[in-house]
Amino acid sequence: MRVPIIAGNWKMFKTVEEAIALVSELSKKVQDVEGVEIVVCPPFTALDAVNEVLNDSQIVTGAQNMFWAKEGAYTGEVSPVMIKNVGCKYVILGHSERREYFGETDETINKKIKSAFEHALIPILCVGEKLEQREAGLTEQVVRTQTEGALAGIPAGQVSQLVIAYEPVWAIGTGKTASDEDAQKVVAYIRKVIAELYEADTAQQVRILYGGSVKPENIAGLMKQPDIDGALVGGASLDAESFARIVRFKWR
Ligand SMILES: O=C[C@H](O)COP(=O)(O)O
Repeated sequence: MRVPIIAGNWKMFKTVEEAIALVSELSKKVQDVEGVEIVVCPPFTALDAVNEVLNDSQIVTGAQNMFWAKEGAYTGEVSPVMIKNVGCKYVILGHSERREYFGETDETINKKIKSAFEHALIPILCVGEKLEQREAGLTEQVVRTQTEGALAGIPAGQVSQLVIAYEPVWAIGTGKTASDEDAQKVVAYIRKVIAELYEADTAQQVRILYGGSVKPENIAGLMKQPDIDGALVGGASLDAESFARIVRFKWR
């Protein structure tokens, strides 16, 4: 049985004070929620303060990126050791914005995934096609290449702990969500790719989320799909009430 995850990716939003206010409000709103793992991914600058606030809460944290080396002369980078040190459980890797604006490739993402596991961090690997790729009928090919590339050389024991977020790039921040059926189809395909690379059991353990304009209004339909194990939420995670409504979808 895969435990669902609702993860909030705050992207480059929230000062330390704003982050503390958001998680303080959120933790009150979700304190009675059971059966779903709640993750927030603030910017690096707020991770320590947020972890401090969430100390006694069921909400856990993730970073939005990291470099693969544990330390060194890499100006501007943040290491897995540093992320772990402030209390993170997860790290988002390969987000489409990292691929698009910061030149991340399947090869560099693969190095980061290996390093994350070495440092006991669970990667949330993002994959997803751009609009022109979808229109050209390339969605499956794109998510297969991204999944295979990211997981090269990663053993089954680690892959079973992995979280994957299927995020069609055209649905991110646009208000356009993939239909429940389309999202299910691609997520099931990603699971099939994992089953081919590893074994059916491994594929059944991997949690696969959907991301792209998830809101309180559309979470229930997505979560009804058999292969969708949760959501990676951007914009709607910046407000405690809307994120809490997404987290509480089953209990509303
Ligand atoms: O990581 C989150 C995604 O990029 C989705 O963002 P969004 O919910 O604002 O569309």
